[in-house]
Parts: sequence; C-alpha cells; structure tokens
Amino acid sequence: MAPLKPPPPRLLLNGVSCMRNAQAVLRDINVSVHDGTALVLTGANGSGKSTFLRMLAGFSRPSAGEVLWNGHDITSPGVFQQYKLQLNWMSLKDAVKEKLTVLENVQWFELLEGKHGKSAPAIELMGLGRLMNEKARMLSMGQRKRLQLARLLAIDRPIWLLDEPSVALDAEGVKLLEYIIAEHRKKGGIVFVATHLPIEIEDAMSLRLPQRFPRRKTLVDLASDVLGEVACFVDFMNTSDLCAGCNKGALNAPLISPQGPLEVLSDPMLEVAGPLFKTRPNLEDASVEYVRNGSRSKIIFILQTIRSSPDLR
Ligand SMILES: Nc1ncnc2c1ncn2[C@@H]1O[C@H](COP(=O)(O)OP(=O)(O)OP(=O)(O)O)[C@@H](O)[C@H]1O
Repeated sequence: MAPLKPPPPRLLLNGVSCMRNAQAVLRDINVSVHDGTALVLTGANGSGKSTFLRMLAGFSRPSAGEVLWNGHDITSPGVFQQYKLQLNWMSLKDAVKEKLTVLENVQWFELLEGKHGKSAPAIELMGLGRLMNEKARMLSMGQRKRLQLARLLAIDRPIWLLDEPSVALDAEGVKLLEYIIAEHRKKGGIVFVATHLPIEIEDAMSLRLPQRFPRRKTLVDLASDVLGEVACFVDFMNTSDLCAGCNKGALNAPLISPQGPLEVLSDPMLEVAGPLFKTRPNLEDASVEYVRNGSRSKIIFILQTIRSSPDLR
C-alpha cells in the first residue's frame, strides 16, 4: 500500500518578502502552517512582526514570493474574498466603541458575522460578566483587552492573527489567553501570535525575525525629510511625461506614493545627495530605479522644489 501523503498546508508562505516604506522588512520567509498550528513571532522592535501579520491579513502585499491559502494565492481578488472571512485580527488598536456597553461591543461584531448567542458566554469566559452592561469607556486597559478576546471567541473564525495579545493582561488574563488559544487549536484553528512577552503555547512553532537596522536614506527619503508635506516625487517614465507633469503643476502636489510594493534597486545619488543639493543648484532631476509589481521602472525626483527651499541653498 502506498504511504499516505501528508495533507497540504492550510497556509504556505513561499519565499515571502515584504517592504514597508520602500524598505525590505521581511526577507525570504518560508513557513508551512497546518490546521491546529500556532506560530509565535518574536524579534526586536521594528523587526517586522506586525508587518508579518499585516501581510497575512492582506493589508500589505508581499514584494516577492507568495502566500498560499489552500494552494491559492491570497492576493488574487477571488481568493482574497474567501480568505479574509477566515481571519480574526486582533491588534493593539482595539476598536472598542466607548459609548456601547461591553455586551454591545461584542454583539456588534457577532451581528456583522450573521451570528448570535455567543457574545454573552464569551464575555463571561473572559471574566467580564459583571461588567456586561457597563459602557465600554469604564473599562481598564486589561479589561479592554479581555473584551477584544471575547470578540475573537464570539466571531469564531479559524485563523487568528494576534498582535501583542497579552499586553495589559494580568496573570489570570494571560492564563485565559493561553487557554482559549489551546481550545481554538484543538478545533483545528490556526494562531499567529506576535509578542515580546512569554505566552505558553504548547508545541508552537516559533519564528524570530532578525533585527532590522534603518537603511541609509535614499534620495526620496532625504527630500521627504526636508520638504515634509509638500515633498513630491513623481513617477514618470520618460522626459516628455516629466514635462507634462510639470505643466500640470505636479511639483506642488503632495507626496505621491507609488502604487504597490516598491523595491529600490539602485540609488546612484545615495552617497552624494546631501552635498549635491547644496553644491549643484541647477540640477534638474535625479532618479531611483525600482521594481513595482514585477516591472522595472524609475522614479524621477524633481529637484526644482528643493532649490526653492532656503535651507538647501
Ligand atoms: N505605517 C508605517 N509606514 C511605514 N513603515 C512602517 C509603518 N509601521 C512600521 N513601519 C516600519 O516597518 C518596520 C517593521 O515594523 P513592525 O511594526 O512590523 O515591527 P514590529 O516587529 O512589530 O515592532 P514592535 O516590536 O515595535 O511592535 C519598521 O522598520 C517600521 O519603521
């Protein structure tokens, strides 16, 4: 008899990289996640734990590699519509509605799911039973956290993305958190936890993200720093586009962010940009090459605005 094939992973991160603010935060991550798995993400501040969760939630797209859910790329529109219904996201921003009661705060989310009846038991389990009908503005930080956890239970989706779930919880709260994670996994649920604090999760996989040091500034950063809100960089493919952009007044436009992930390939100005601004006032433009959505392109940064800044003369 042929040996049984292991089931395919529910989620597969295949050589995934992710950029934020034109900076590579995650690089070449490979993880297979099966039903019932917990993955604990650790790493220094800024190492990319939240970015990892955001990418799984579909808020950031991978700049390389792919995230497959049941073998399908989560960034495909048809797949994402289905995939996002699997997710339960808990972040440091708690989205607690202060004017609603504790019960209403959970029921509201449950109703959006088309479910009912789970809110009160979830609130009881999280130790907030006697506060059920209090306005949420009365809650302490730890109680708000418990309320968020009650929402997880009431909504009851299979993939939990938990960003610092134990922050503000007391020892009993942490035990409850550990308990509900264990119970969720027993039902085949998947849990991703980004944390600095120890949380006991049996047989959890762990991924420690390397510390990221801020890269040297690119030309675009430099100009943005100097110009603040009025900084503009314009994405033009050739000189005629550049001229057309100038005529449309693009130079005074607010910061125009390139659409989609952007990987800076070269920055010929990097070393000399600072002195260059000061010593070459007639410089017309400078360019940064990048790849966006698989195609190579170029940002031409127009320095005319900078020349008008007295600080740089
Ligand atoms: N809104 C944002 N826009 C651009 N870059 C960001 C944004 N938020 C975070 N970053 C950058 O992304 C990188 C990773 O940040 P992230 O929040 O994922 O780290 P983290 O490991 O969760 O950190 P912490 O332990 O402090 O919560 C950092 O270099 C940070 O500066």
